[in-house]
Amino acid sequence: MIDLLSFAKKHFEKKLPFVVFSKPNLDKIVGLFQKNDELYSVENFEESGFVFASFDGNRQVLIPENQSEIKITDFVFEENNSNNFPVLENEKGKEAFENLVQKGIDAIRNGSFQKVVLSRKEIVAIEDFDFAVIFERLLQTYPTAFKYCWFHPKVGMWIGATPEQLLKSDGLKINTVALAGTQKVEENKDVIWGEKEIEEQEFVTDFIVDNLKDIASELSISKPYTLKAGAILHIKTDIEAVLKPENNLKKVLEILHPTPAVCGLPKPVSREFILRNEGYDREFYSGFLGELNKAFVTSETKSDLFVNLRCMQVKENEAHLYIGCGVTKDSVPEKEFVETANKALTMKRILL
Ligand SMILES: C=C(O[C@@H]1C=C(C(=O)O)C=C[C@H]1O)C(=O)O
Repeated sequence: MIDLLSFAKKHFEKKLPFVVFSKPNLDKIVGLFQKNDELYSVENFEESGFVFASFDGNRQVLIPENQSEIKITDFVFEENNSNNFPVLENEKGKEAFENLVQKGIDAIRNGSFQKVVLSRKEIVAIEDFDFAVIFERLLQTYPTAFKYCWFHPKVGMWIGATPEQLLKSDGLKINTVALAGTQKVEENKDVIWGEKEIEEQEFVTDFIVDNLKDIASELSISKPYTLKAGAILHIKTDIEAVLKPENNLKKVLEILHPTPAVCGLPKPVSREFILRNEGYDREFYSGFLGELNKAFVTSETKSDLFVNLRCMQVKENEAHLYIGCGVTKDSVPEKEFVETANKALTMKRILL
């Protein structure tokens, strides 16, 4: 076992907060081990440490740098791991979810909003759960994702491997992405995107660009391209901006979170629809997390934040997997269910 993860296990046994994470395409693991069990919150986004924020914006937990022991280590990526996991069927909650999606489609066709991202939870039984083993599997299985295991005795444990950046910031320069549209990887087949997925992703790009325009002095946008995330593909556009000097990270996060990639368009009505109709609390799923004002490996004052997708909440004998999909006027409820089932595999693969 990697020393840093053995250390994390001891810290966990003492019921003290910690996070271990590994950034996309880097063979390093960073750990922040908080020295007390205080529940700290972000006040103004000028703090440094690791932030873990809920979807509804009500909880923004901070593991502060100045209250934590920081450990960084290298790990070796083993080339020979295969990506050929069986696709599991899971019919649980199918009907309820399809009804929810239909309700979303109806609201869109009635003109209430243009897009809404709806989600559900799958509960998987786990025995003899060892987060360190699971985290090592994440490292080996999802090199291009942001992998993490986060624990606070007053909140619980979350583990994930997200493909989606929320924001990178370095002074006034920021980078973000518009990510949406989903299909399964199929070997030896050209990737073709349908109208629904193209439109759904354009909504996200347009929202980000329109909203950043007012606060940015420079803005550049890439062409949309296909991104591979484990066994699924998404459409992605890279967006880079230089903020006007009077702006700050808090302002940008208020604008961006939650993006239409996890909420909808327009934001307030779709958010309201989610909170009213999903019938459960998303908690930290589709919130955001990551390095706040500190790049721990290089010691620079930068932030590197991700959207909390492809994640699970670890309970006593259960893992709660959270998965969602973008709904537009052209959605088909059954297909959307299949999309969430495919996304659930990101976590199931490393559990089974
Ligand atoms: C909502 C999720 O993913 C988001 C929704 C996507 C879609 O609707 O195609 C694609 C990527 C993510 O932005 C999730 O993984 O739970």
